Amino acid sequence: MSTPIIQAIDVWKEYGDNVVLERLNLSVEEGEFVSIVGASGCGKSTFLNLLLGNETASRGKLLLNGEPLPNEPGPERGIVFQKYSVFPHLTAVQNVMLSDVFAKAPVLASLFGKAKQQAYSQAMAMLDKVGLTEAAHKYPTEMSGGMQQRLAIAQALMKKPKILLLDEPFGALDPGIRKDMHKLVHQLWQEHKLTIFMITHDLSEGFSLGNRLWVFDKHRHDAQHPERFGAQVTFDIPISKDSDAARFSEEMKPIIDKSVA
Ligand SMILES: Nc1ncnc2c1ncn2[C@@H]1O[C@H](COP(=O)(O)OP(=O)(O)OP(=O)(O)O)[C@@H](O)[C@H]1O
Repeated sequence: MSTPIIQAIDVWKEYGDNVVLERLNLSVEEGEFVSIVGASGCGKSTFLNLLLGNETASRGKLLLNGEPLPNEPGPERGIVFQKYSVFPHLTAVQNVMLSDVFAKAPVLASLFGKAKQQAYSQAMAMLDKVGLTEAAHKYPTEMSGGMQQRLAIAQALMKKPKILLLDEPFGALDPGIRKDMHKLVHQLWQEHKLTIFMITHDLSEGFSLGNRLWVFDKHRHDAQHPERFGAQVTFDIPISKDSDAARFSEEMKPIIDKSVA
């Protein structure tokens, strides 16, 4: 069997007395798409931050391709947040080029001549992939929410990550635009053979996009001291291509709602 791209072995995350995550034991293969749901404040973003390397586990081991996950963000892991992932003072193409600039010239943070031309061409190609060719020279404030999220995705993909972390990427978008974004993410997932972890509050979105759905919840509750116990993955649901996402999410909803309420 191949080495999992991500493995958590007895991982805990605590902030002082606040136990956020406890005893996470998880294994994810390359190319999987994991949707993550759970109540507000239960530690979903904290988990993505551990994967990104922005936070470190208090205990346990987090492995990337079988090796300890580096304690800092790296090019193999890209992230898209719900909002504000892009720089407002740069145009779309400049935003996308910036990823390349930092990857290739971290000290100078600028490129010259041929390298700059190459970064520009690659940025334009990436914008084309996410459907933003026409908006390449617009500033984020001149773009809709959906366009800004396309831009954030293009920016994250520019470093050619193996793992894409999506923290409620479509939460602020209208339903019609969300549908378009679902198509885009599904297509990019397949095309770039990405491993995706996506936090969502929309169960049917989680079911229809992921090939696996995790529910984060606490196994143990202490009403007097809610910070005493952390969340774990209480449901790990495989979703096959033939699953009827709508029916599945309808059937699972009452069970999962209890956890995420
Ligand atoms: N840097 C930090 N320092 C101290 N506590 C933190 C820090 N980051 C997160 N927490 C705490 O960890 C807990 C989990 O927060 P987190 O943002 O991971 O939850 P979440 O499930 O993503 O919530 P939401 O769905 O509302 O975004 C919260 O109690 C939060 O206050």
